[in-house]
Amino acid sequence: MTDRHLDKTPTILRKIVDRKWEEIDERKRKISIGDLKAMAGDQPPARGFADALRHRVEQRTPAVIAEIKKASPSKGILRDPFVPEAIAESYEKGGAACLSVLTDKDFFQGHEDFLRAARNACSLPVIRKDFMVAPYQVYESRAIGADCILLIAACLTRDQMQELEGIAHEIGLDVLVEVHDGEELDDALTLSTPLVGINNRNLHTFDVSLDTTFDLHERISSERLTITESGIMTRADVETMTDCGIYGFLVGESFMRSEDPGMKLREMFF
Ligand SMILES: O=P(O)(O)OC[C@@H](O)[C@@H](O)c1c[nH]c2ccccc12
Repeated sequence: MTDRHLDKTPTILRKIVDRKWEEIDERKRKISIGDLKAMAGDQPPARGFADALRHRVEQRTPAVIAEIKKASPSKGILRDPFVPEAIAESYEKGGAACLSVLTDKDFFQGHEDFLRAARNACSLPVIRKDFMVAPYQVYESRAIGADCILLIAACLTRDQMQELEGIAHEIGLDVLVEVHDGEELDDALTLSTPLVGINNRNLHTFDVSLDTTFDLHERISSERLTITESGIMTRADVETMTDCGIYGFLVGESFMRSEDPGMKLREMFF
């Protein structure tokens, strides 16, 4: 047991987080945190994830984080066959600013090797999409080549988020903090990261409402960058966001279901 606030944690998320702690214990038996720190330290400088997004947004052009995700607990298999390096190349051609790669195995059928393969196949910065709960995973993220990590406010206390952000920044990783309600946003805004993701998917019910972004975006100052996450399926969805001055996007499913994900990205955004 840990000090995370389980009462605030919705069921599927609680299941995932409980499994994460087991997974971390299993991994620690194979690679010590000391060895991971050394591997993290041996990595070349990270590709600037926040900078790549900021650059686009400053030019009032969509900054798209394009996701590589084989399956999800709510939708099942999204893409088969699934070739991360081909998807990464396609996304780069289609105009993505960054990539997001799911590495969680048990719920999303992801893998660290997918992140390595995707990153090696292109020049884009990559966020490791997983459920960070312990410092071990932050070092591991840098060791496998990630440029940014995700911190999900729904499964972390304010103190945990601050600790994990501190380690991430110390070892050269950018941080995207994800929220889906006002309380989580209060916590997120105590962090120094400029990248604030608003998840349109309710993690209790899996319902998606783009209003989540509109409601919370107002509270995010212009020094930070809002990224609308989940349920962006059409060009009309994109336009309702850009009309409100939101230029940061994280999109997975609609690209994954398309034969040519990069082409789909270009059609929706440019
Ligand atoms: O596939 P979609 O609806 O376009 O959503 C992508 C992304 O937002 C979603 O995969 C996601 C957002 N936050 C997460 C946290 C963990 C796992 C996955 C996610």
